[in-house]
Amino acid sequence: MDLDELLANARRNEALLQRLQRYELQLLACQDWFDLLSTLIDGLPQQFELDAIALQLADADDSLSQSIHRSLDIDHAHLMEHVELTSTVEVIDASVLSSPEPYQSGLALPLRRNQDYLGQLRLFSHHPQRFHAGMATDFMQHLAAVVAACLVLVQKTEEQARLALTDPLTGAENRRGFDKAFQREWARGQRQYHVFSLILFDLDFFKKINDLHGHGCGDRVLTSLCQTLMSSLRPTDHLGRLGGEEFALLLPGCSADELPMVVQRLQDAIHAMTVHNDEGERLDITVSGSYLAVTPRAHHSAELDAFIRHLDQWLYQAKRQGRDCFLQAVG
Ligand SMILES: Nc1nc2c(ncn2[C@@H]2O[C@H](COP(=O)(O)OP(=O)(O)OP(=O)(O)O)[C@@H](O)[C@H]2O)c(=O)[nH]1
Repeated sequence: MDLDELLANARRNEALLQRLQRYELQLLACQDWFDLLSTLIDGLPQQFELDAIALQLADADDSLSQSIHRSLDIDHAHLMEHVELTSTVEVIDASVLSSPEPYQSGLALPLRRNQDYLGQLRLFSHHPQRFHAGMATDFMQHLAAVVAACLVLVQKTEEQARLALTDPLTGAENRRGFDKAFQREWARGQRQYHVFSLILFDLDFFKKINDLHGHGCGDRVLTSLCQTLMSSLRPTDHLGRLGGEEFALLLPGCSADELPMVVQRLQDAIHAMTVHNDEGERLDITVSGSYLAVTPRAHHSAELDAFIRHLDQWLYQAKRQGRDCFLQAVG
C-alpha cells in the first residue's frame, strides 16, 4: 500500500469513527423502546450503508417482551419484525454470517453487558464483500457494546416509567397512566379514523365485603378482579384503577357493535371468578358499569374526565336498577 492509499484509508476510518461517535450519542439519548428500536432498525442501516439489521435477544422470563409490547404503540409494531426474542441465544464472538436471502453478506456481533450475554446484533448487506472473513470488526464491536448498554438502560427506564403509572396493589394503570392511554388513543383515532370503547365499572357492596371479611380480603377481591379482567382482555387493552373500587377499560378498535358482546364476556368472567374469605368461603362478587364507543373527532381535543362524568351517570343508574348489570351510556 502506498502513502496515498494509507492516507485515504486513515481519512475513511476517521470519518467512520466520527459518524460512529455521533450515532452512539444518539443511541445513548434514547429513553424508550420506540426511540431505541427505531434508531437501531431504521437508523443503523442509513448511517452505515447496510441493507438491514436484526436483533436477537434472550428473554428467558418474558420480561423484555412484556416491556417492549407495553411501550410500543400499535402503529410501531412493524419494528418488532426485526427483533427476535427467544429464551436463550447462542453465545458467539463477532463473526461473519452466512446471511439469509436476499442478502449477500452479514456480520453477527455479541451483545454483552458486564457478565451478561444479552443476544446478538446482526448486520446484513446486499453487497457480497461488505462483510468478509478476516475483516476488522473493532468499530462494530464497540457499537455493539453501546447497544447492549442502551438495551439495559432503556429497559430500566421503561420499568421506572411503568411503575409511576401503575397502581401498586392491582397492577392496573393508575389514573395518570389511564389518562395517558386515553390521550394516545384519541390522537391515534384522529389520525386513522379509528374507534375505541370505554367501560366504567365499580364493585357492588364493596364496603360490606371490607366490613364483613376485613380489608385484606377486600384487597384480594380487587387484585383478583384485575387479574381476571387482564387475562380476558387483549394485550393492547388498558385497565385503569380510577379510584378505590372504581375501574375503567379502554379497548382500542372495539366498535359500538362489538361492545355489548365484550361487556357480556367480562361479566361472565367476573361471575366465574373465585375469591375466598379467610374462612375459605367463596364470595359472590358482582360489578355494575356503563359503556360507550368513542369516535375521535378531527381537530378536537378531548378530556377523559368528561367521558368519565358521562359514564358515571349511567353507572349510577345501573346501581339504582339493582346492580350486577352494565348500561349503555347514551346521550
Ligand atoms: N380493601 C380495600 N378497600 C378499599 C380500597 N379502596 C377503597 N376501598 C373501600 O371501598 C369501599 C367503597 O364503598 P362505597 O363507595 O360505599 O361503595 P359500595 O359499598 O361498593 O356500594 P355500591 O358501589 O353502591 O355498590 C369503601 O369502604 C372503601 O374503604 C382498597 O384499596 N382496598
